[in-house]
Amino acid sequence: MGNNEAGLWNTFMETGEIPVQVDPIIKRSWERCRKYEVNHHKVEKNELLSPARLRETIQENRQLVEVATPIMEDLFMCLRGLGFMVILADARGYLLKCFTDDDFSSHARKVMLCEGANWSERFKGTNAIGTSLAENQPVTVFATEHYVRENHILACAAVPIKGPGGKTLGTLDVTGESGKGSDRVFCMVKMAAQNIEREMRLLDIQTRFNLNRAKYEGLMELMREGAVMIDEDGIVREMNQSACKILGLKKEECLGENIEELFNLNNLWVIESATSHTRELTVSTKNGSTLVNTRTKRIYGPDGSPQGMVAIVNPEDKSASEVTGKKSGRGLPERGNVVRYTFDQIIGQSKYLQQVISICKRVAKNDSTVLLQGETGTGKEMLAQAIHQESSRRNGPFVAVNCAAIPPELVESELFGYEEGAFTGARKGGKPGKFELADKGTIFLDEIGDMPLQAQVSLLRALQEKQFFRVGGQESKTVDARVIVATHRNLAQMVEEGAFRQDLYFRLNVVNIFIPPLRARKDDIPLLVNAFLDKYRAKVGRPELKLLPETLEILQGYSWPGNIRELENVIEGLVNVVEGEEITPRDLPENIRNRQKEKAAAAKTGTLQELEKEAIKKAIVDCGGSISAAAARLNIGRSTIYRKIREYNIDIKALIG
Ligand SMILES: Nc1ncnc2c1ncn2[C@@H]1O[C@H](COP(=O)(O)OP(=O)(O)OP(=O)(O)O)[C@@H](O)[C@H]1O
Repeated sequence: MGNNEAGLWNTFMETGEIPVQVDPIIKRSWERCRKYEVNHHKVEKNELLSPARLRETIQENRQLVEVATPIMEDLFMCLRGLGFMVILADARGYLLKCFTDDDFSSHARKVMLCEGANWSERFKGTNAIGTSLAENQPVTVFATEHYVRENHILACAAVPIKGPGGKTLGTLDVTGESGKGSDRVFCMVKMAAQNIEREMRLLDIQTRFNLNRAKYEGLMELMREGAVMIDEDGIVREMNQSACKILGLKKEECLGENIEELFNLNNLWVIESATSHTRELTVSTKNGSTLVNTRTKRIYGPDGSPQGMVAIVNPEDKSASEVTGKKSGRGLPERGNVVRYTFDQIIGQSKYLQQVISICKRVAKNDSTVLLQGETGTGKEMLAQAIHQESSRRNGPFVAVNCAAIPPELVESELFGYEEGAFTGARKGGKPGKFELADKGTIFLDEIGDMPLQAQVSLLRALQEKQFFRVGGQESKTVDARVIVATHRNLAQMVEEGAFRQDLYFRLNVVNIFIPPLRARKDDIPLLVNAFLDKYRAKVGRPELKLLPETLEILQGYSWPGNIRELENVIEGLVNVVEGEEITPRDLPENIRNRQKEKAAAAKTGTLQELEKEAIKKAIVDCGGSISAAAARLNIGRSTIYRKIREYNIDIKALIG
């Protein structure tokens, strides 16, 4: 305590005048203490909590104490042996936690610096704890700067601790014998207080995050509808119990899995900017297929970047099983897939399509194997279903298998089933394959061109001998199933290249039907556009929405690499997105609007395949290498884009450097 400072305190006490040399913070505090009529010679009344009240007060400030304690311990370790005390007080000035150096404990006792004591200015006059809380800022109080003489033996520094919302929760203080305080100690207190604040913020974020999570999990569970949340890579991040029930899977089987692989889906990302999107989907899981109605909504982060999608899933009520007249308890056929299409639902008046339909109707009358060839989205599965519906097997199952979606090592067990113990993970009691499930009905082998060669051998044997063995089985099985296969590939060329077995090709090529791409039957486009407009206008309740003739003209000029599926998706997107009453050319997706450029490019590059390859390359580059985004931009499914990448030998790494 310097004489000078002592002189300032004496002057104030004797004259009531505060000398100008007194630090403004201390000056304001002295004025407050005078107003509170604090006795400046000694503390008249110490306020001390009972042990029970102290425990309650600590409980009320539990989070602050829990976060601060380890940081205070560290600070105390740094100051150990130097005669200091590290103190945490609450916002009212009650000391909640103290770490005291042995050398200082007798001083502390003298002035009642202990847990439970109140060090606000009203009780103790000017001091770092009370004054930092009153001023709401870091404060040092040395020796005679203390208002009460008995505290002149102290030097202290305190820094208020603010909670995440900015409210002062308490103060962190270091007190020593007068003459001990230094700037370095003050700095250390400030840093420790900042650490406490940072930890409190993190804890708050964590708590709010957990709360939000619990809130939305609670909401999701309350919903009768199924809800699934996926991230931008299509990974399932959340789903509710209703969704599990509808989709026939357990939550733990889905979380962390890719939705397209899980449910054998395509084209989930067709709309980049739509606020919401409604569609019917057939979801196929290891437990079978279900037709569902989905409403999806893209979700965006604070910076506007897409973060994933939420899907609301409902079982489809007007199931196509009504068409077949065959229902199980849930309104779905007992085995096999939902059959939705008959020839009546196939839209198109073009000569080509009419020829295709008339051949299909004829072959429906007999049991011959049918090979449907055509680009993706041309309606191969639709025709296969229509053939089944027109045939005498219409009351039997229709079992669709996407050969490209099954891992090569599982193709045989999927098609022919397996016996218990056939391999690790094999189900108890074994499992029937798709052929067995298709007994008395039709089996539709889609993407047959993607079937692994090994499986081709087994398929050929089954077709020739009309019997097969389950994997790991000894007993041969005979089934009565009509076989329809489809591919977007040129099988004859694949045979030439050795990629497809010639004997199987001959076996399948009994009735070979080629479905022309949409660009080869442009006269069907207006009919299809109108039909899809009707469907989606009704769905979203916008009967007034019209498509301008100039928009239709552009749609007719586009090459539709994704064919009818792409056209349907585009119309659905427009109905959902367009705000006014008219769909103008400007509303069309960029790739369609730029058909002039496309035409020019086609003229330059020659074939449509080359054009398609270039379009895929450009989309991948434009989307920074994200295949999902590129597929969405091109309005094609992810499996389609991957297939085309393989087909055209596109080197993604080379593209994006
Ligand atoms: N002529 C048509 N009239 C009405 N809708 C059609 C027609 N052709 C196809 N579609 C619709 O287009 C979509 C794609 O048809 P489908 O799945 O049968 O094509 P695909 O050739 O089997 O495709 P992929 O090879 O990609 O499996 C379906 O939603 C189907 O309803």
